[in-house]
Amino acid sequence: MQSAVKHLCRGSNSVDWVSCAGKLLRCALHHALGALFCPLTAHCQLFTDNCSLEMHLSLLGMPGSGKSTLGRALAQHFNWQFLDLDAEIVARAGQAIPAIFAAHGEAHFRQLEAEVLRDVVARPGPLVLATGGGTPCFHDNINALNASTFTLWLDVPLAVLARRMERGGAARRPLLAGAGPQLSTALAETLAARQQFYSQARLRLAETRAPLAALLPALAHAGFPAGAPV
Ligand SMILES: Nc1ncnc2c1ncn2[C@@H]1O[C@H](COP(=O)(O)OP(=O)(O)OP(=O)(O)O)[C@@H](O)[C@H]1O
Ligand SMILES: O=C(O)C1=C[C@@H](O)[C@@H](O)[C@H](O)C1
Ligand SMILES: [Mg+2]
Repeated sequence: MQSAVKHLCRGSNSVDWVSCAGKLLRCALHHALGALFCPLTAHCQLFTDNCSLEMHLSLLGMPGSGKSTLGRALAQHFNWQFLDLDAEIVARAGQAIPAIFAAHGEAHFRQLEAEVLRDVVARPGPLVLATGGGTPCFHDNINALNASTFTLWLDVPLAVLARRMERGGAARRPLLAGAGPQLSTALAETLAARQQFYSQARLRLAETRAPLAALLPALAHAGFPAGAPV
């Protein structure tokens, strides 16, 4: 319970006491409900000692770093819901991402992204969230993420990202679509600007293709999910 309180109360730079108080209150409610209903249901996991309803996991990283791939695998492992923020934005806007950029520009997209992010992290969980490549870098989103989720940065080498993009990923990414032969330079510049935000994640995974079996102990060692054996 102690580590759950620590997790719930942590923002990236400071303790967010208002959101902490709200979460602790909800946590207490879940525990009370759990005590009442656990003997009657098969869903005791929802009411475990670490208040797992609040423990979202979010994946951060450059385009092509593996957020969706690893996110889906983690969600399957924990038996949690998987959400892709880009997909949520597309559903909200009723438009594909390149169309949103083309019709309204990046500033509008970032506004929408920040709004959808706040909606998503406020949902009951737990869920695994793959963020968009730029999500942590705008509108104080990194603090919103750190306040409500355990943040994991997939820090994949630039050469690997470039290879993955060249295999067809760049065209559907509006910010990289025009880079052409300058793709490596564009990726390097983008990462240089974003590193200060990504590096505020709780855990950094600096491997090209980390198997789940290696990631899970690293997560547990960093205190996620609360109460997991280290
Ligand atoms: N661990 C891995 N090992 C090898 N290839 C991987 C790994 N993770 C992802 N890939 C490959 O890299 C590409 C990008 O992965 P993925 O779509 O998961 O990244 P992403 O961060 O979600 O990208 P996007 O910016 O499109 O949301 C895919 O072709 C995927 O198969
Ligand atoms: O890196 C970025 O800024 C982006 C990445 C994608 O996931 C989308 O969120 C969008 O194309 C912007
Ligand atoms: Mg993805």
